[in-house]
Amino acid sequence: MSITVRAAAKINLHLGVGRVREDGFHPLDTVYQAVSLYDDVTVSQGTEESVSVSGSSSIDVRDVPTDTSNIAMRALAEVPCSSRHVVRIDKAIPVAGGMAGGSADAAAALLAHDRLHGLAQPDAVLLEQAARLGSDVPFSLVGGTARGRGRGEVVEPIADEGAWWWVVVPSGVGLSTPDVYRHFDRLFPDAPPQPDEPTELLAALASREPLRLARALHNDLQEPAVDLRPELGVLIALGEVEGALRGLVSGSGPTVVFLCESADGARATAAGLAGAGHDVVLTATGPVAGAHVVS
Ligand SMILES: C[C@@](CO)(OP(=O)(O)O)[C@H](O)COP(=O)(O)OP(=O)(O)OC[C@H]1O[C@@H](n2ccc(N)nc2=O)[C@H](O)[C@@H]1O
Ligand SMILES: Nc1ncnc2c1ncn2[C@@H]1O[C@H](COP(=O)(O)OP(=O)(O)O)[C@@H](O)[C@H]1O
Repeated sequence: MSITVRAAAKINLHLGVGRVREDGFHPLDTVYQAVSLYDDVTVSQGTEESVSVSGSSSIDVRDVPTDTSNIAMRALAEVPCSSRHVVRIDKAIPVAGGMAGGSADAAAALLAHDRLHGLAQPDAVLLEQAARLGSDVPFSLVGGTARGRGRGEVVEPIADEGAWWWVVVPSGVGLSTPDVYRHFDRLFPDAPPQPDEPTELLAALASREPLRLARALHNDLQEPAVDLRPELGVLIALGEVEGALRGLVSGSGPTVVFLCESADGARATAAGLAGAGHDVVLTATGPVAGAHVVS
């Protein structure tokens, strides 16, 4: 028997970052949104532990480890279980792109393991296991639109009746999350201990008006990411010329996302960016569900 769980990519609609804590993490006040780019993780029992990774033609999976350092394998090592597992990951979420692809795989592996063994653990237990694996992993379980506090792992769902349209432009070369946070520390040594609250962003979500949401998007990691990779600033400006309401670095980058007026608007912006020479240009909608069993 095997179980396949699907888990979505995320965008940070608001990413407020405070001064680095003593444990090396930064306090966050963020609003996550799960969007319709998915990894599928299949878990079955086997005689040897193994993980294999495949991806759609637009995704470069060469940097995804196929040993015990793969975060899906780390997730299985985290749960008390004597069985050995075979894990298959089919990726469509850009790798090292600031869209929480690894976190999605970890969340999917935790849920698949729970269902495979008929454990039906309470959500609180899965969320606690998820938080031990990474700051973004609890959100990958929850999905939808949600506020994240603490180091991002304290997740509270937000009602979001909107159907938001995004264009997603991954980069051929990933950016390391710790490097971007370190660069934030260099650029903003006097960052306030508490990050900015997403007050206007929450009001914009409730209004369901794309232009209002576009104006409220905010990412404190954008400046360090663009400083490390100036071409991201050029890309943001280009997407806005091509009709997007607003471009934004996704999390720690280097993926750039563009909020568009509608599905047609997203298709037109995507066509413009592809015409300007960007090889991989995706469209996505959000919010979508968190990790869930598909077979
Ligand atoms: C920046 C964000 C925004 O949602 O996402 P990505 O852009 O990576 O997807 C997250 O904070 C990434 O979360 P995640 O990728 O789970 O990070 P973790 O594994 O917990 O931590 C990796 C490293 O990132 C830094 N880190 C992470 C979270 C945080 N609140 N402060 C930090 O300084 C630390 O250097 C930590 O050692
Ligand atoms: N299952 C996985 N999928 C993607 N990356 C993984 C996975 N397991 C480990 N990694 C490592 O984690 C790093 C961060 O990947 P990812 O989670 O895609 O990016 P981000 O943290 O920017 O959202 C990658 O460079 C890769 O080496």
